[in-house]
Amino acid sequence: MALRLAFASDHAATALRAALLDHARERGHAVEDLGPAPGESVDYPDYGYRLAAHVAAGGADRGIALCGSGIGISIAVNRHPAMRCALVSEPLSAALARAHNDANILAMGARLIGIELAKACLDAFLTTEFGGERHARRVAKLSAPPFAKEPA
Ligand SMILES: O=C(CO)[C@H](O)[C@H](O)[C@H](O)COP(=O)(O)O
Repeated sequence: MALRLAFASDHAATALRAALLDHARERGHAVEDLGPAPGESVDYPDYGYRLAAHVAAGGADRGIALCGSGIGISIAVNRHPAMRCALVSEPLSAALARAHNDANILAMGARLIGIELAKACLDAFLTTEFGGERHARRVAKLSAPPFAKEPA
């Protein structure tokens, strides 16, 4: 199924972002590049928040978040209550993030993963459906953490 995908990174991952944009486009998906342009040093929270807000607003079906390790930008994306961002380095985790966690953002670390492996992770993320059933109960709990409630 063709999806609407949004991509964002920091400066450490502009080359990987470009390669994955091309790869997703070749697979027939509609792609949107949220930046940054190559060459400028930027802060991953700014681009993680931009991506999270864009997906949460319905601007894309799923997002791809990239930085040097993938750690910083995945933390930033997951600060948004509607985001379930999974940081992966191999395709099985990318598939499980969809099947069990209904992840809506895939994160990877450009300084840690090769382009071909990153493409395989992206393919797994884009072709795996959420399993529902018991996983739906658990994913619903992610939207209502008890410590987020006001004290009685
Ligand atoms: O957020 C990160 C680590 O958790 C990313 O790897 C960043 O890309 C990295 O921190 C950027 O580092 P740089 O020395 O400014 O290139």
